Amino acid sequence: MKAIWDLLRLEHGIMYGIAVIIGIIVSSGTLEFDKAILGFLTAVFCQASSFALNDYLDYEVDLKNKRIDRPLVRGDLKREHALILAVALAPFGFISAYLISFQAFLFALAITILGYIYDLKLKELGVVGNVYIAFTMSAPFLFGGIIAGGVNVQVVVLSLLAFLSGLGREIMKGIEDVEGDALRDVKSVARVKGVNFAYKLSAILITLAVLLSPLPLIHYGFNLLYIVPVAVADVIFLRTVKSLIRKDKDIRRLRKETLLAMLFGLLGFLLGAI
Ligand SMILES: CC(C)=CCC/C(C)=C/CC/C(C)=C/CC/C(C)=C/COC[C@H](O)COP(=O)(O)O
Ligand SMILES: CC(C)=CCC/C(C)=C/CC/C(C)=C/CC/C(C)=C/COP(=O)(O)OP(=O)(O)O
Ligand SMILES: [Mg+2]
Repeated sequence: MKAIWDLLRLEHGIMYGIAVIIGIIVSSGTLEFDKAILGFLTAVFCQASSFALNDYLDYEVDLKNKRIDRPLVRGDLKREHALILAVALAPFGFISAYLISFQAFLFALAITILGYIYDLKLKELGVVGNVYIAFTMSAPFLFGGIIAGGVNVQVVVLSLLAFLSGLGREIMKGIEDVEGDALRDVKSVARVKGVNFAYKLSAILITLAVLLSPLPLIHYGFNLLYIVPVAVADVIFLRTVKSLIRKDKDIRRLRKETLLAMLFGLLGFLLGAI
């Protein structure tokens, strides 16, 4: 079960799903339970399919990068298992979206097909792939707005914070994968502009997200339910920025740190909205 969880990166799926629910609440002020569940399931199934295909295609690269966090590299699952799951899970996501609305279905279909294109090609384009992944982190908020019948400024602000911190994290991740990325000639910022530039750009983007994190208070008001969790997220992000400025080589720790920061960010976005 752990191998399947790791392959599908279901903790990411749950985060994507929570972001959809946040998008629904912030856009409409209410939460229709059935649409919320379907929106959550859409994000979980679609991201799981994309991540499974990613590991299937990244096998050689992950092996070279000694990515023992990936179940195929550990030998816990066979490559064909990843491909089967990638194909089998997507329809559940598309059907969930279709049951919400045709617009939701089109959105989920587009972002997931782009996910496949990322796995197959976009990833090799470096910063273009980074921008796409960062967009997928802002997308669930917008998807929630679409489910609620309209995306408002507040949802766009939350999605901007996710985009900036996500782009900084993706560029940071490229630093860790420089060696293996050579196999697919991934034109990551770290490989094209150099590791030092990638450290700096990643630090700037994450700092920008932190500096903009009070913006939602315009909508939430002075709400400690938002302020406290987001302040924790900001502190964690700033610790990461300090490590990036120091060119810390333990990117694996920084990946985990930033994911935790995003979790606290999601908690603040959710508690601030309810
Ligand atoms: C300033 C501030 C408070 C920002 C918080 C922004 C926020 C709430 C971000 C959450 C966005 C989100 C829905 C993330 C889902 C989880 C995630 C990181 C998805 C992207 O995964 C792609 C990544 O390349 C996977 O690699 P890894 O995480 O190393 O397994
Ligand atoms: C709101 C809706 C419908 C969906 C939002 C969330 C979705 C489905 C996103 C789909 C696309 C997605 C999750 C793409 C992620 C692609 C991916 C596997 C990125 C990580 O790959 P690598 O760049 O190889 O990084 P790793 O080294 O961690 O494998
Ligand atoms: Mg990968």
